[in-house]
Amino acid sequence: MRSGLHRHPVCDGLLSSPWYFRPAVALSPSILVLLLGEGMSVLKREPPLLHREGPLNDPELLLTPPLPILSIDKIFSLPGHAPTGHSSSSSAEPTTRGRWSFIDCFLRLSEQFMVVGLLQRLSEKLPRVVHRLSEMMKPQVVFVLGGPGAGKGTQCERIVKNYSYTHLSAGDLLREERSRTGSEFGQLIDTYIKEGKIAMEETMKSDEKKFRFLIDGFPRNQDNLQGWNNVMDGKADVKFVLFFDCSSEVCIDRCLERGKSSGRTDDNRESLEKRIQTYLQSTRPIIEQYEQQGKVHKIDASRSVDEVFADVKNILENQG
Ligand SMILES: Nc1ncnc2c1ncn2[C@H]1C[C@H](O)[C@@H](COP(=O)(O)OP(=O)(O)O)O1
Repeated sequence: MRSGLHRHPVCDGLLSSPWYFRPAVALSPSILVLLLGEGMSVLKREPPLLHREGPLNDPELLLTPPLPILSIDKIFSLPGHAPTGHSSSSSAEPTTRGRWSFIDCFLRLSEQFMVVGLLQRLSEKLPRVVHRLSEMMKPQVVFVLGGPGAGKGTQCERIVKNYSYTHLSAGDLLREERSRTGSEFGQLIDTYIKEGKIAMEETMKSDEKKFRFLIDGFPRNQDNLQGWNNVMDGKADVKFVLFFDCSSEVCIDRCLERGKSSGRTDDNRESLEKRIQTYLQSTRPIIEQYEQQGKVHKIDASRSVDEVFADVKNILENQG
């Protein structure tokens, strides 16, 4: 397996490229050697950058929160979004030698070697730095919740334009699956969407291995939350929840307006009333649970898109 990776042109390029090992990427040699399966023996070697003087090259400093979260996108230059709601960068062929190629290479490697698991195992035996490394490599998740029409999608679109997040919209993923020819879940999803109920959390599993995610419209009920906890416990960190709060009337008005052009079968008054009920009964308690953990940032979503986004920006910039 290892020799196969060494033959990968992008990895070869990176390993021999002084460009890559320059400034703000002092951690990359360690990460790469770990990824390349050289494990503990290589850790004993001294990657030269880690031993140069200056704050950027101090591994302790680099690994100290909140820097890891900020530095992940600098180190890996993660793509800001996946065009259709699915993360696609890991499947794209690397085309250039450079940051995108490295992402590709890295994501492939991370999937192949289950990096977080490897680092976690190593961290049981190795010092604090490795433990922090494993923490740093976990996907960072921001849940985006609020009533239908609160503006979740609109704000997520802005976030991915301005920050390095992959946007996964539970609703979009479900709608996509529903319209896929031959989907065995199509009918079920259709009924769930029209009735304002929520489809199963299993639909989210396939996108679990990336770094910074905005997960929009999930978890919407206790089953979703439990499913998330079962599947993702220890594998991802929920950093916080962005809660777009506005009245049911505002939500309904916006969705009816959206329905004039969206073609969404659920943007009609009857569906909306059910969805609002489901939201109040099932999703609000989830938000409250996160509130008790001090993880909720509540935003008054009844204001203009710009005003709401100004709050979002503040939160993201203060939280990394
Ligand atoms: N702050 C805001 N003020 C006015 N209209 C808004 C708004 N945010 C979003 N909209 C519009 C855009 C859409 O047509 C509709 C629903 O927005 P959305 O982002 O699709 O909501 P959600 O994803 O929460 O269902 O309302």
